[in-house]
Amino acid sequence: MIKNPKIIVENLNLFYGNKKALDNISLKIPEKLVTAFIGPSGCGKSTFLRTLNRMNDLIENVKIDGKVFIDEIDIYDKNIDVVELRKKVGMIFQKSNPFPKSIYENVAFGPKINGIKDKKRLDEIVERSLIRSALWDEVKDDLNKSGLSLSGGQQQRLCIARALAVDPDILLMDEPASALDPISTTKIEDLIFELKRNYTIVIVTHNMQQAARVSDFTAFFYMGNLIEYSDTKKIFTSPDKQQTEDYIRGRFG
Ligand SMILES: Nc1ncnc2c1ncn2[C@@H]1O[C@H](COP(=O)(O)OP(=O)(O)OP(=O)(O)O)[C@@H](O)[C@H]1O
Repeated sequence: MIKNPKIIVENLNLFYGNKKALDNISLKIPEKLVTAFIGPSGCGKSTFLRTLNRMNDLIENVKIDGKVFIDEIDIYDKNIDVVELRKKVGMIFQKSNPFPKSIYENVAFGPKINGIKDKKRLDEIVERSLIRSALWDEVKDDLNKSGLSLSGGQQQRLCIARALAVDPDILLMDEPASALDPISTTKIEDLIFELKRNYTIVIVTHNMQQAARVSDFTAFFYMGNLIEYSDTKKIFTSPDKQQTEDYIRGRFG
C-alpha cells in the first residue's frame, strides 16, 4: 500500500510510568505525502507523533520499546544525535509559539544556532522559508516587527517558516489549526497541500473534515491502539473496521 516509506514504525509500545499509552503500533508513513492521525481525545495521537522525533525523551518516566526507522535509520539507536534528528524532523504545535523577537530573528534563529553567520545567506534563508510558509507577501516590509504582533494564523505560519529554515525532511504537526479561525485554517490547509511537494507531513487533527481534505493516508487510533490505517478515501468512505465507521460517523468520541 505504501510505496515509498519515509518512516517505518515496528511494534512500538510506550508507557507513562505503569500506564501503557501506545500498544504495539506498526505502520509505514509515505514520503512527500500527508498522513493524518485521528481518534478521540486521549487515544495517543500526540504521544505517537512525539515518538517520531523523540520529543517524549523530554518527559519523565516514559519508557519506549519497539523500533522507529527514518530513512532506514533506527532513531532510538544510542548513537543518534537527537538535536540533528529534530532538525530533520521539525514540529509545529497547536498553540503557535513564536519567540518574543522580530519576524526575521524568529526564522533566522535555527540557522544561526547551526553556525550560519553570513548575513546574505541568512537573508536568503529567511526569505525562502517565509515564501514557503506563504507568509512572505504579508510580512516582507515588516521583518523587524515582533513575531508576536502577527495574527494567530500568521504566527502559526511564522512557526512553520521557523521549522523550514533548518531544512527538515519531515514536518510533524500537532493540531496546527485548531486554535485558528476558518480563514486562517484554510490558509494552513492550502499550505500543507503545497508543502507536501517537498516534505513528508504527519498531522494530528481532531477535525475529521480536515483530515479528509488534507491527507493522503489516515490512521485511526483508539485507546492506544492503531485500529485502522489506509488511504484517506477508504477510511472515510468504506473503512474495514466497525470502530472506524462509528467514529467517522460521529457515533462516539
Ligand atoms: N506527560 C504525560 N504523563 C502521563 N500521561 C500522559 C502524558 N501525556 C499523555 N498522557 C496520557 O497518555 C494518553 C494519550 O494521550 P495523548 O495526549 O497522546 O492523546 P491524544 O489522542 O493526543 O489526545 P488529545 O486529542 O486530547 O490531545 C492519555 O491517557 C494521557 O492522559
